[in-house]
Amino acid sequence: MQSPLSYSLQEIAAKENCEVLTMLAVNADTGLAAAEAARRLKQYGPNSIEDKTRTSELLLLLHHFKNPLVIILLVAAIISSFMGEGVNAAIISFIIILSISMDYWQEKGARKAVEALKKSVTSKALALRDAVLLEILPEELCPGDIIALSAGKIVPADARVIFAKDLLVNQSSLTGESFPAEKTSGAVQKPSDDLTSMSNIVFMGSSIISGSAEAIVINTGAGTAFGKIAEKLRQRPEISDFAHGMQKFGYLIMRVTMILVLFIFLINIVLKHNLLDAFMFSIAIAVGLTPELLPVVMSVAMSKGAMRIAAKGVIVKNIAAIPNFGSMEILCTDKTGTITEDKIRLEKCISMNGMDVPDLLRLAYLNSFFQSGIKNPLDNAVLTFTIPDISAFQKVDEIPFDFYRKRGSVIVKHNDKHLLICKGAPEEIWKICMGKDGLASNEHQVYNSLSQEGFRVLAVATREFIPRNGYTKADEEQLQFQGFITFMDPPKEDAAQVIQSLAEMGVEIKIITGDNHMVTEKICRDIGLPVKGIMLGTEMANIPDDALQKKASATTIFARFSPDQKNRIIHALKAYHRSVGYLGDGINDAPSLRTADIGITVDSATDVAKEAADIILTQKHLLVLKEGILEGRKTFGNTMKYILMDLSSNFGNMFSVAAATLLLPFLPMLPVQILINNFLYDLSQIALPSDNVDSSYVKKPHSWDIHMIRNFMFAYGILSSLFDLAAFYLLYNFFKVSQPQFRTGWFMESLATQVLVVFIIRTNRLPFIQSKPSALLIISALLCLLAGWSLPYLPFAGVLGFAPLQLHIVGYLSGVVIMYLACAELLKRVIHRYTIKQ
Ligand SMILES: Nc1ncnc2c1ncn2[C@@H]1O[C@H](COP(=O)(O)OP(=O)(O)OP(=O)(O)O)[C@@H](O)[C@H]1O
Ligand SMILES: [Mg+2]
Repeated sequence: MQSPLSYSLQEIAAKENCEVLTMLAVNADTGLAAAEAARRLKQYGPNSIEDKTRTSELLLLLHHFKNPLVIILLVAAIISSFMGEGVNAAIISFIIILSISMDYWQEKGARKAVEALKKSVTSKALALRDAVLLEILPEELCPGDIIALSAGKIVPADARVIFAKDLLVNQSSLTGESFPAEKTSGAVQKPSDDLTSMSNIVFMGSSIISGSAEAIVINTGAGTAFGKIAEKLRQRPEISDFAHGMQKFGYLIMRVTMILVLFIFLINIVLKHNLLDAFMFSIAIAVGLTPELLPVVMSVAMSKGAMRIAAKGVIVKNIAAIPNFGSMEILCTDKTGTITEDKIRLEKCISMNGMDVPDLLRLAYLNSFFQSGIKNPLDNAVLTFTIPDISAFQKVDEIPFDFYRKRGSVIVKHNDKHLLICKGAPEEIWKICMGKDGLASNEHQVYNSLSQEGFRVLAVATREFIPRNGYTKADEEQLQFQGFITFMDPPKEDAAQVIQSLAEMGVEIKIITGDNHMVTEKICRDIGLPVKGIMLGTEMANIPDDALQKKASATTIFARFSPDQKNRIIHALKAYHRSVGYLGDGINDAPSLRTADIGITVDSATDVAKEAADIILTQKHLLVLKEGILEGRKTFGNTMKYILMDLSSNFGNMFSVAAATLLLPFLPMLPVQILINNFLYDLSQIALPSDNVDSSYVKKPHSWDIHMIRNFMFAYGILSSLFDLAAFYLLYNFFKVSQPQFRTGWFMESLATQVLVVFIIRTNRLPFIQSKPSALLIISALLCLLAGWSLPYLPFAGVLGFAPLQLHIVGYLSGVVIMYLACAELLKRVIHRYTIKQ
């Protein structure tokens, strides 16, 4: 049980604050004592929703048996042992055990590393313990803890609000309703069991949009509403370019395998009339065709990449996103804190209404000081500029800032009057000022010229009220315009350099900001970002999706964009471009971070942004982005090598098998030999994830090209088949060797061609020697080759159906291998000329 209370949330919502406090035996001023918290934590368990399948190592191991391939192999082993084929059964079992333990061990290493990385960036919760507000890990919360919530935070557990100030919460992860819900303290009259009706309960996983609150934890971990439906909520993320490519590749393999295997199976039955042989042989071929190591190669490649970039200050939360990082063609970013320094300076105050400058400053100060939402860099700049005397003002109410109105108001009491002070984007302030139609153009001019000089400008306006209770957005009208406050927000030192290097790497930058286009243009000039086009948020309303897709591609600056509009642009860009990245740090960036193929944020970002992002930059310099992209490209490159290798080698061999079944009166290789061959080949490729990648390859983004893969498959498949046929001819017609010797010969030839061609395929350089493979790859390939070639000469070779070949025959076979490699190199030139140059 995760809660000490036997009441449902619905019942708790109906109770008074003090009742809830008593029930949970906690004092609102001091919180729980540390010892009591520790006791409760032990009793109710950690506040986390574990993925149950992840907990048991045994289950994880068993998970590998779910692979259809392993099942086929198991069936084959069982059938073999029933039919008295003990050796076959033993070898198949050995291969199963070896490959499963290899997968498991490799994956475990990768998983551990990634989990450790993730831990380093989890957001903290604020809990009151022994009268001190402490930052603790969300897992350490227990029922009865008093927690503090503020804008940008994620609610860490189901909690009852006991104090709230203009609290707006986004609980769409639970209710699907993206419109913010207001939460208040105090008992709710007759709440229903619908989550939305419990307006004094905040739920785990929702995010705070504005305001602040104190709440008392009721349920933790699996006992929370989120925990109960966590399985359902584990939404399938949008399919990324890479995942999509993998899927298509999977189908391609499946189709070809099915056709070939069926063909070979039928031919064998018809021609050789032995069902068991035909069955075993077809299975071996299916195994040979399946890129069974692909998942391991990928996860190892990705986790290795993640570790390497972590050392450079880039934490990868979602490692499946690494290849997307590499194939990113477009990087959209917001402006403040990412392109510019996050330390904004207030420069000057310009009064437009005859008000004294110090008074205007005081108004801005009061607004920033009393607003309870997240203090953004603009507010911090106001608060640190001067500290005016505000003792004569008391806060009465607040109409919190949001990214749609782009303004926020506080209401203060002064000299027995209420004064509403509104501060925000000048365009939005003018909309609610008196005489907005006949607006003095002087103000516009001042605003425009300040913006063009690169100043960020906020406007301040006020209105007096006769004291009363409660103010709403509707009161933001008929305001008196007072003046501007302007800020300097210089670009980051390395921004220009980063833009330059990203451009060289083929990544285009677009800026999507809530700020105006004039300031943004100035920044672009400063950092040397060429501006193709400008689009304003107001143009978004009537534009259909397809027109937007074109327009978005041709635009560099998107100015005055609301969070939804930002998100829509990312969707639009995704339609035209393979991989779209988004870099941002605010509450308003969270939806776009989620939508993008790769969401990137910075360490100082709000929790919501961090939660939504795939990648977190822990250092201030943007240059680390470059490293991340390079790693992504390396991962992509090495995965692609494996795929091309697998296709060219395996398919080649399988075409040959198909031909051999038709031409030869006996099986060209025994099922066991095929399995050993395939196993040794796989083993030789295990070092691929850490292989070097050519510097010319990482210069531009790459992405899946299923046509290229298919062409490659046929070209190399046919080429290697031709050489297999040459080997067949030598062995069968020329040297007229025995059946076991024939199989031995083909085993040796095919293993060598498969294993060695990696050195040619792994690089686009001509000739291949120009590119240096990693030492590990050289060693593993040569060792596997050595193992395979010595196998027929070992004492137990006969058991596996091998018979040693005379040396001169081995010499001829080596000649075939060398000729094949030479032709593979030539073929690469041809492919290179026709496809790459286009
Ligand atoms: N604290 C504030 N008080 C009043 N107005 C604000 C405040 N913060 C932002 N605004 C207004 O809202 C607009 C949008 O906010 P903000 O600039 O943070 O959005 P953004 O999309 O995150 O842009 P950026 O790219 O600059 O980060 C700002 O240009 C400004 O006019
Ligand atoms: Mg921002």
